[in-house]
This record gives sequence, C-alpha cells and structure tokens, in this order.
Amino acid sequence: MDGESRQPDRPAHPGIFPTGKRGESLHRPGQRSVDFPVSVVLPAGGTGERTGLQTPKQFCPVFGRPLISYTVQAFERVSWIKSIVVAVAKENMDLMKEIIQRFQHRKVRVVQGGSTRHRSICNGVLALGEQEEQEAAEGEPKVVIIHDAVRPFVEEDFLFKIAMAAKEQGAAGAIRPLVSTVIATTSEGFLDHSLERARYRASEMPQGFTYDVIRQAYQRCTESDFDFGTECLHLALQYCGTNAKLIEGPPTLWKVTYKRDLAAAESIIKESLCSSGCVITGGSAQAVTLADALQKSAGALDMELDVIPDLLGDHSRYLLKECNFIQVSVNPSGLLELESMLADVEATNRAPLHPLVIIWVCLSDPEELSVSGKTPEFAAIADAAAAAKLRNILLYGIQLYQSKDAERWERSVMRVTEITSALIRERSPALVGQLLQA
Ligand SMILES: Nc1ccn([C@@H]2O[C@H](COP(=O)(O)OP(=O)(O)OP(=O)(O)O)[C@@H](O)[C@H]2O)c(=O)n1
Ligand SMILES: O=P(O)(O)OC[C@@H](O)[C@@H](O)[C@@H](O)CO
Repeated sequence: MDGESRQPDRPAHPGIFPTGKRGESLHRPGQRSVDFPVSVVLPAGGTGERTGLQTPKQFCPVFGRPLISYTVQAFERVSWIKSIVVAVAKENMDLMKEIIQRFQHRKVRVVQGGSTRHRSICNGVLALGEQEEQEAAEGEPKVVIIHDAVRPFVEEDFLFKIAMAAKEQGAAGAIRPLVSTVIATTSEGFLDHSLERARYRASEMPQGFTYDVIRQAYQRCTESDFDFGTECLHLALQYCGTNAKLIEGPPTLWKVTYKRDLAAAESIIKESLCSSGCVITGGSAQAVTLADALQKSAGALDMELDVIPDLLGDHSRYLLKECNFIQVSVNPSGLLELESMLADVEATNRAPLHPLVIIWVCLSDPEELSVSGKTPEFAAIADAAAAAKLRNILLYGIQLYQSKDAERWERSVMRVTEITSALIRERSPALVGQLLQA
C-alpha cells in the first residue's frame, strides 16, 4: 500500500452489480484454477439495529427474496468454493434453513452465531474444522474466506485475488479509499487531531486466511477481542504475526448497514435484472422483423435483447439464466406457443430466485382478424398468468397490429419497446395477465 502518496484520494466510481447469472460460474475453465480447497464463513448473526427495522437486515426481502440469499448465490456459483458456512442467531436458524431449501442453495451449512461478530465468525471457523476432520481425506480447507452476509455484491474475480493472496501470505483483506477524513476527538468532544486521509484505508470484506492462521488467531485472542473487536486482520497480526496483504476492492463491496442501504441494494439488483432479455420469434418472418426492430429500439433504453427462434438445443441455456423473455406470436392462437414456453420454464425446475418476466407479444394482421374474427382469448391469457404467478412468473400480454405504413409501424414498435421495458423494470403483479395495446 502506498502510504506516501500525497494525492488526495478521489471517491471511486460507484461500480455495478456482478453480471454473472445463476448457474453460470464466472470462473471460465482454463482461464484460472484454484488448486486448493477454499471454504467460506458468512457471519449473519446480527440484529441490524442501525436499520431501525424489526427484521435483521440480512433477512430483509429484496424483490421477494432475503438479502442473504443474494450473498449466498454470489458464492455458491463460484466453482472453486467448496463449502459455505452461515452463522446465524439461534432464533433464526430454522429461517435460514428454509431459505436454503426454498432457493435451492448448495454447498451451504448453518451454524449458530454468537453474541458478537467475532464470536459468530469463530463458530463458523470451528464448524469448518469439524467438517474438515470428517473429510480429512480430502484435505483441510487451505483457505477460509470471511465475508459479511450483508455485502451481497461480491464478484468471483476479486474473491480469486483474496484467496490467492491469503494462501501466499496467510491473510488478505479488501480495502477501499476513505471518503471522509478520520479525526480524533478529545474527551470533551473537541477536535484533538485529524489523520492524513491518504495514509489510511477502510477495511472491508471479503477477507481471506489460511485455515491455520484464523483458527489459531481465535484460539489465542482474548475475551475483550471477542466482545469488542471488529477486525479479523488485526487478530491474525496480533496473535499469529501474520501481516495481511491488502488489496483494493471495487466499490461494490459496501456493507448494508442502514435502511437506505437496502433501497440502494434493491436499485442495483433491479438494474441487473432489467439489463437483458431474449426475444423468441418462433421463426416466422414477421416475428423476426418485429424482434429485430425491438432489439434496435431496446438498445436506446439500455436493454440488451438477443433474438432467438426457440428455446431448443443451445438456446435452452437462456432458461437457466435470470433472463426476461419476450415471446412473439404472429397469430391469435399463439397461446399454444406461450403454453409450450411456460412448460419449458417449468421443466427447468428453476429456483424462484427472481420473479421471471414473460411478455407475450401477439402480432396480428388486422385484415386477417376482420376475416377470421379471431381475437386473442383474453380470459385464456389471464388464466395462464394466474397459474404462472404461483410459480413466481409474471406473464404480461401486448397486442400489436401489423401495419404497412412505415411511420405507423415504427411508432408501434417504439410503444412495444417502452411498454416492455416498463414491465421488465417494474415487475408489477398488478398488470399480470393483462393484454396491453401497443
Ligand atoms: N453477533 C453478530 C453481529 C453481527 N454479525 C454479522 O456481521 C456482519 C456485519 O456486522 P454489522 O453490519 O454490524 O451487522 P449488525 O451487527 O447486525 O448491525 P447493527 O450493528 O446495526 O446491529 C453482518 O452480516 C452481521 O449479521 C454476526 O454474525 N454476529
Ligand atoms: O463494524 P460493523 O459491525 O458495522 O461492520 C463490520 C466491519 O467493520 C467489518 O466488516 C470490516 O471493517 C472488516 O473488518
């Protein structure tokens, strides 16, 4: 760390939410491998007093899902992380086990936390030791990553850096530039002196330790450390002589502490959920024309749309992502295509990590309609939507009439794009099953 820099630190860019999707490890085989076992301890035994809420912040819902589930997901999708231990208060252990089961989290165990954060972390580390004794054949976890359960925005790349540095050094920790200057006060509440901000950093999470170092640090530390300490890196230095490697992390490592942080977390997660989607055309020329137009106009709304003919073969991978779907049907009986797609989604047995948005765009030819008299079955769409909602799928309909008039067609396509973007962003249950007119 350059303690001599004289340039004032500038607050860093606010950063973005990890773009990896569930089930899709950001660890690209061949690019990077971790050849030693890594386990994780997530301290989640606090009460979140500073939020002023009854529910501890780690269990507060964000898009219908507890905050801690996002953090667990960030770790479980990292292929080289072997196991995760969550330390929660005794009264929340059943709740945590229910969350693991409901959101189909893997590699996760629950242990009882303690009266302070250090005690919770220590219980997690001890649990790893017990687990390691059972799996001695597989070797101990060489590295233990410790990460506050209320820091959901952690990326695999940075975890890799921390794990590798911890293995080399014995300890490693994330740091961030200070935004405010640190001052020391007199007992009467006056300024005693201020610290030179450029020489200091904020200690964040994740932190990494070799199992032996963190285990030994907790064996040797005092009751006062357990009751009043806030820094694991300090314990490693004080009780094991291990000087942690400090690595500057991205701005996304911030901790949810106050109520406003929950709103900020929801906004970041919403951004990530709304940034992409795929348009399924069924292969018809009119649907492809509409899809291409939608793709172009969605770009202007910061939404990236892929256009695919179906969800078969390689395209089925879209079903495993947190993806928004736009199914284009070119005739009123397109409901069959919609029902087939709902069945495909059902077959993936996906965990309801986020409400899944499906928008059915019914592209009709007004001349054909006037002859056949067929119109989309409004009741059928409402019924399909009601059933889908029980599976955390939000189904919306948009009716669009083909037009040979270029200007009119362009206006209609822009309206479909705007309606689609609004439905994906708002995910409002109130509009589920409606057939909106573009
Ligand atoms: N006895 C405790 C106290 C805290 N933590 C965890 O440590 C992390 C960071 O602590 P903090 O942000 O201070 O959480 P709380 O202690 O819950 O917050 P507050 O101080 O506002 O009550 C959180 O994931 C929290 O659940 C824990 O595992 N056991
Ligand atoms: O102090 P709090 O309990 O709010 O939060 C814990 C943080 O202090 C801690 O996660 C980092 O500073 C790294 O040790």
